[in-house]
Amino acid sequence: MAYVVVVPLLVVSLVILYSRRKSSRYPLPPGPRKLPIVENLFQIPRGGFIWLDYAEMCRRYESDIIHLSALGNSIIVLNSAKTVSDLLEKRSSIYSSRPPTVMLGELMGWGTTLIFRPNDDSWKAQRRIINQAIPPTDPKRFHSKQLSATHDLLRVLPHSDDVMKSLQTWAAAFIMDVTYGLAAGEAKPYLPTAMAALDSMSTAGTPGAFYVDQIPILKYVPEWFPGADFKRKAREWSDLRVQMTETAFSVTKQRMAMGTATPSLTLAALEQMDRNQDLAKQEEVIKKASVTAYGGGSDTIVAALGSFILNMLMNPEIQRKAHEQLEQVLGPGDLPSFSDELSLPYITAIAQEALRHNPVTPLAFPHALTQDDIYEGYFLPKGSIIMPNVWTILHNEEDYPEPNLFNPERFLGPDGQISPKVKDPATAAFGFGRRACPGKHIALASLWIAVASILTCYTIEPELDEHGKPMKPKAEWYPGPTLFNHPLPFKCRFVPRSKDVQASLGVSLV
Ligand code: HEM
Repeated sequence: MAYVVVVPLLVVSLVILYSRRKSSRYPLPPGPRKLPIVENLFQIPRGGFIWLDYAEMCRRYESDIIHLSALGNSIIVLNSAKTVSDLLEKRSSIYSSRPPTVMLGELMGWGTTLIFRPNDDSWKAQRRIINQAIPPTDPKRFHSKQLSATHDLLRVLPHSDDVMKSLQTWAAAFIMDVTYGLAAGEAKPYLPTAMAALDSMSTAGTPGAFYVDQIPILKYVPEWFPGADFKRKAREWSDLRVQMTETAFSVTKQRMAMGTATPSLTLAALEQMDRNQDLAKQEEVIKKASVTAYGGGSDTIVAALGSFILNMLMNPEIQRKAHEQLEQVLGPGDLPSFSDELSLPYITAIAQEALRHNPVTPLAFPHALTQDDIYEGYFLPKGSIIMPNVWTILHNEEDYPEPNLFNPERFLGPDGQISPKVKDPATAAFGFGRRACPGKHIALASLWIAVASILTCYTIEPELDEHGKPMKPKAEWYPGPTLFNHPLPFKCRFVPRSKDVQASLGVSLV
């Protein structure tokens, strides 16, 4: 029944969009041949590891910049550090917007929040709040929260039979603390809603998940109409967003009034409000910035840590070398702290390799171009969706020989220290230009302390079968379609390395 409506609407939309296409005396970048009306509709990768499909297309057309178009959308893929630097960084003023999304942005209401917002005054105001509340110049602001959250994680892991699930619950609580100052126990009542809201966000943000993103006119179809189930979902998911945005924020605000709030992004932002300006308006901006920080921080850290644990499971020799360095630096029973970082370059190299080998956001997050541009003789139309291929940048053989190998040593010089000659993967893993991740320093510190602490306490070993024999571990990744790259659920054992460490954590780990 729904097809009776969808198909004619699709045809009408296609004809209108095709007839409105702009032309220029410069050619578009190379790419798959465009068919009349539908253009590249059937060549745009929609499932699986789409970053690999785009990389393959770039190889086929022998270009680091390619163009596809369909349904009125112009997509430009940037497949090298050079094109990304030339456009997203050097011409950041016109490459820093976001493409509109109907399901997520309009119907579910996420479009007003920082990460989805176009490059406008509201985005600038929210971004300013984040930059002031979690400034990279003050990396120690959250160290004590990061340390105590990591110790919580160490207690949870050996009892977990689903590592990814445990990481997800833990990260949700940890980011709740950083964002709103609610410690793990206090955050519990708010977590189910927050996690459900994030789930709905990632479902709706999956490319191609909802027809309404391709045929925006469908947004006017009433909820009761056959096939318009997406409208009911959008309403329910919007309710989750509102609850997630309002509840934790109001607790922080109340605690601030009572003088009991602990440091957090939201508290810092509330304290920095200009008392001579409209307070309600400023609070609205803070709410949106905070909820984005919460959303931007939790699933990404889960994916990075999941990738680290899985790669350790696959590479016992790397664990052995890490253990060796940890034993040289830490005394018996000591847990690592941030001040140990310079003495533990092998641990830093493992954290860097986890970010490089399986980047969390292999296509970063789509940018949008706000005016027509010319680059290397190609016409890049205003409104194009720009996809930087982080995966290819971090798997470039010149920068990272044998890129598919998980090899932390690539980052070390002959003296065993981090080599300044090897490109730090964080230059690509956290996005680009004005939209680059404002939580990068928090993410890097959280990842480092977790990697160091997990390897101090445990050897990560394969699950045992019913005969007590280790099972061969498998590294499998969520096949998408998705913008987030994370391992599929897997099992492993966290075998405690010493009783001294158990005593330091004050618990029995087995
Ligand atoms: C391993 C962890 C993380 C990774 C890999 C990551 C990666 C990214 C990427 C690729 C973007 C988009 C950049 C672009 O458009 O070019 C982004 C944006 C963002 N991230 Fe992160 N992130 C991580 C952790 C965090 C944390 C811990 C926070 C907050 C505490 C955070 C807050 C944000 C926000 C607010 C944005 C939106 C920025 C904007 O649109 O202007 N992220 N992140």
